Amino acid sequence: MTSTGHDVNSDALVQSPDSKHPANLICSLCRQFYGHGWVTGTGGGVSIRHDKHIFLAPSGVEKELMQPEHIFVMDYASREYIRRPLALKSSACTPLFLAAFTLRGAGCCIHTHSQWAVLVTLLCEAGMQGRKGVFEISQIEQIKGISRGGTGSTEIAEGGRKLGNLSYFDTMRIPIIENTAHEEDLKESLEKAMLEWPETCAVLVRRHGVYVWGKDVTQAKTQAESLDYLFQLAVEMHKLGLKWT
Ligand SMILES: CSCCC(=O)C(=O)COP(=O)(O)O
Ligand SMILES: [Zn+2]
Repeated sequence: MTSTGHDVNSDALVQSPDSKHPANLICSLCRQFYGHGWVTGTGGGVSIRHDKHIFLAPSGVEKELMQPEHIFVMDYASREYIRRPLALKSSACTPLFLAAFTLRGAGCCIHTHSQWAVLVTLLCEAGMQGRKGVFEISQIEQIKGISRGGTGSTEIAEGGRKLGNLSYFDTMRIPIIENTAHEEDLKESLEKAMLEWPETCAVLVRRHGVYVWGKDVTQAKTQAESLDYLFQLAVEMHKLGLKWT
């Protein structure tokens, strides 16, 4: 039993006939992401914040085969697990997902190991395009699929700072942090990047992948798709000798 009276093995928190229930969504999204090459070989994943709860996948499992009964549930306020499937460990990405929920008010955060994301970090590292610490691209239509800050939905925020989506003539900038030996050790630099780059909807991790968030599952997913399109395009542009900005 948890301090909030939940049975840590209770299935009630993750069993629903509703395909939009977070536990069902995590499983169906991971199956789709596996098809994109985003969660290959147990890497990557997705977490959803719904009401007072955070839904998380287990660590080190074939993400495309997950079932709702494998899903962990955390109480957002206390950070206490109110559902913890026996014999499984919660995703090593948990502190990174929590950073997106706390610092950006995100409702969903996606972590991919896409090869396109890894390749753009290598091109930036090698000084072949742009700067080492940031991926920059402009004047590509798909940039319009990216919101300022990742969770923006209105045109002008309080204080006059622009929100809404990027326009065709904006430059999209995604910070790149260095990888660490253990996923959870990325927390500090990922949080620092989120604070230093208020307009970004994602953080790239060198030689590893990307974390992308959104106000809800739809926004996080469509932004992850737009980014992956832009990363792939950037790699192909580079191969043709074309500049990103
Ligand atoms: C080959 S996967 C290495 C760990 C990793 O980078 C990752 O994203 C997966 O973490 P999880 O604990 O969710 O399996
Ligand atoms: Zn990873």
